[in-house]
Amino acid sequence: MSKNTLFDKVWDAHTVATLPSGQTQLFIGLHLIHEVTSPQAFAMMRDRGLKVPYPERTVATVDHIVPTEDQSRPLADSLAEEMMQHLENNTKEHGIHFYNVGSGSQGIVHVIAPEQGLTQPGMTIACGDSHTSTHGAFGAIAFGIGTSQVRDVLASQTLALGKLKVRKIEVNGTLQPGVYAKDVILHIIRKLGVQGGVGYAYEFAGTTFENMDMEARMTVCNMAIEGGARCGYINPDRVTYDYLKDRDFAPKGADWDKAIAWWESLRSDKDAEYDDVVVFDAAEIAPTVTWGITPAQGIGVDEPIPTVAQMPVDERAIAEEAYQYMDLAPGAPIIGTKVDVCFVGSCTNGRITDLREAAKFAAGKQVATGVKAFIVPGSERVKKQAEAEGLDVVFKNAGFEWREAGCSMCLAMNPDKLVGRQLSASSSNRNFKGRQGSSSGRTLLMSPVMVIAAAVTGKVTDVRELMN
Ligand SMILES: CC(C)[C@H](C(=O)O)[C@@H](O)C(=O)O
Ligand code: SF4
Repeated sequence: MSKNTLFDKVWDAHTVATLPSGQTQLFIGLHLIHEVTSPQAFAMMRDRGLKVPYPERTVATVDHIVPTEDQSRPLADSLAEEMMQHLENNTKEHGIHFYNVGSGSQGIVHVIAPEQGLTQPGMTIACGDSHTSTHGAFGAIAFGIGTSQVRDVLASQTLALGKLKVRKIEVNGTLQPGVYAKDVILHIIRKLGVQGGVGYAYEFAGTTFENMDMEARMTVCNMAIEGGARCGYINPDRVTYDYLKDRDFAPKGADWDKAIAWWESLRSDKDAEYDDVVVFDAAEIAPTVTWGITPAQGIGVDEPIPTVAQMPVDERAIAEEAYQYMDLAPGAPIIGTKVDVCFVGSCTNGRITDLREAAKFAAGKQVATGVKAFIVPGSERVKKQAEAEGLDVVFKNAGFEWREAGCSMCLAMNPDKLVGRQLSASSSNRNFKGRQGSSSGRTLLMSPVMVIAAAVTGKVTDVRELMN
């Protein structure tokens, strides 16, 4: 009887060779590229006179620099325009398919590949972007890589990688009303730390994940990297196959049945051996919100901000730094903290199910006076679908701005930026100092519905209070 995890099986199936360094040369089935981390990789290829041997295995989109209001060309920001042109030229030169703005399929790289069925179970996927772990939701092994590795994949369709250990993170039970996938992953990172996953792949298992839809699973895997894990995955199942069926790049006809048999064989064996196992109870998880400057500095929304004395010794220095930067007091409640900006979007929470859930809470309410609130669909397809369902109207009637697809204020490499010390309630995945565009701007991470709750009340609010 084999005792392998999905990680082991996919790794072995893609191993080309063991390198003299002891690393594995791993074949990469799907390579995703965007405008930020690809230009230098292409330049290095050009310097060495290299061609892309498998251009059909690389797919490009533009996301980080895309303005979500005025998208007319040339872009107002000349650096952004230059990056755009590099991507246009490089993809043309190497015969790589590029989903440009206006193609109908452009969007955040981690949103567009799954929605087109490019992301499939059992694949190895690489992208010059840390949140590539998102694709693990399908039972793929998906890594974020650096620019020199983007070059390696372009040139050889392989990567030199050291094998990871596997930690099973089991969450069992039903989530409380008002608690979403985002809260689950924020809770896990709070408990295991931002470094806790270093050297590991995270396998998310248990009934809580089994009962999640694919988009919720993507939210969880998206943030595996914020917990230090190189990748995160969920074993493929009926939910995965139902999501994939009939998508553009999904196998069709007899190939579909063959694919399911292959995908089923990749699931972690019942008695698979893990390097570590951690178990959580879904009932313990509250709507979670960060108060600090790392995604691990999170609390249940109804808890007070922890004091230094309550922290493990090795987390005290960063906590002190966080109180100061965030201007939030240890021991004080987070509920009631006034917010300036509310952002729903990003590769964590910019999908159609996120927008549907957010719209449910926004319907019939009004954005509080003085709050800037905006909704950014993760892709052009998400935007179109949301509009077909009238979600845009719900948001606009409630006083939210409705934008074009892109990374927007998740990272603010585009015109969507915080100003000065503004404090934002954000559905994105990073709350680092200066992350949202102003070097002194402040970010509270939370689920999309918690962002809506903050927008309509003007302060951090327990979404469960709006549910009664
Ligand atoms: C710009 C890109 C390289 C970066 C990443 O790797 O994640 C960005 O997407 C982010 O979220 O910080
Ligand atoms: S939405 Fe944010 S986290 Fe995702 S790829 Fe864009 S910048 Fe990175």
